[in-house]
Amino acid sequence: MPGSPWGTPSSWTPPTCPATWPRTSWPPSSPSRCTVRSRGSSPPGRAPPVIEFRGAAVRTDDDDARVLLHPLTLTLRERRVSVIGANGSGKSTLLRLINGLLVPSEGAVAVFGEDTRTAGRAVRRAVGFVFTDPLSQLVMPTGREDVELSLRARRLPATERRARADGVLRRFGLEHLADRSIYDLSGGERQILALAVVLAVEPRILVADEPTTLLDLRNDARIRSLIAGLDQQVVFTTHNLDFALESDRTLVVDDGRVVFDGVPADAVARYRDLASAVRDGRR
Ligand SMILES: Nc1ncnc2c1ncn2[C@@H]1O[C@H](COP(=O)(O)OP(=O)(O)OP(=O)(O)O)[C@@H](O)[C@H]1O
Repeated sequence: MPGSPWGTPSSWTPPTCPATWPRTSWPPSSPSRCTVRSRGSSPPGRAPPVIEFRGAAVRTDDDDARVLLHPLTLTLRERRVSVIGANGSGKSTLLRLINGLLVPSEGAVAVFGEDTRTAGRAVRRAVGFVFTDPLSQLVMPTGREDVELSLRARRLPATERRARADGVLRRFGLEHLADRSIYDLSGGERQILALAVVLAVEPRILVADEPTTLLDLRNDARIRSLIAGLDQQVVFTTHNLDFALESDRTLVVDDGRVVFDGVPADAVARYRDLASAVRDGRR
């Protein structure tokens, strides 16, 4: 694709800090908000975003009441939080609690002090959620329409919506795909579009379920770089352990429990131990 960021990767830079990048609310008015801060740093004197799990547990609502997530109590303030673990261990379940897509069967989850059960709408406005499968969230025929739809929540006039949508697509290097059917995009292009659609409305927190899972090496690097440069707090699941190592804090989920919570390198070591134990028949 000549002239496109897909065809000319060196010309593409992550959409972190263009002068026109819409203001996010974190930090609310820092003059240096558009600089890429080092990982884990927070602007002095400002409260970082806070996600709180207060004994939150999830069970199926059938007769079995199978536990999908055991009671979890922790607070997430770090700028980049990764969640790793085996297939079916409960990572997505944990993520879905953060924006109220799922409410806990017991206990509570709060974002900026707002309970996801009672203030679901406010929480969903604050927390953007990117699904593993972009087609679960791209609902319009084209990318431009999808971004415009997302911007409708901001109640902007149609002309301004269009202009903003074009700006967002440009920033994400997707302008050449704006009018293409989403079904004609590659999996990776869709995944980046889905991220653009969510970030278009400037959520204060981004929650992303395996955001690099469909991507080739080059686009994997692009998305990771993009996420590293975002002002928002980001919580993501991944099976890519290198990506997890780029975060500030890692949770390891195993069979519905957070079995490790701490430094990414130690978390990865723990996860490898768990996987070896399964492979060797020790578990
Ligand atoms: N609504 C539901 N009803 C019943 N079981 C469910 C429901 N949602 C998820 N599960 C089960 O809960 C477990 C955890 O699922 P979850 O999607 O959180 O896993 P995951 O760690 O994200 O897995 P993966 O890495 O494969 O995406 C799985 O066994 C899944 O089948």
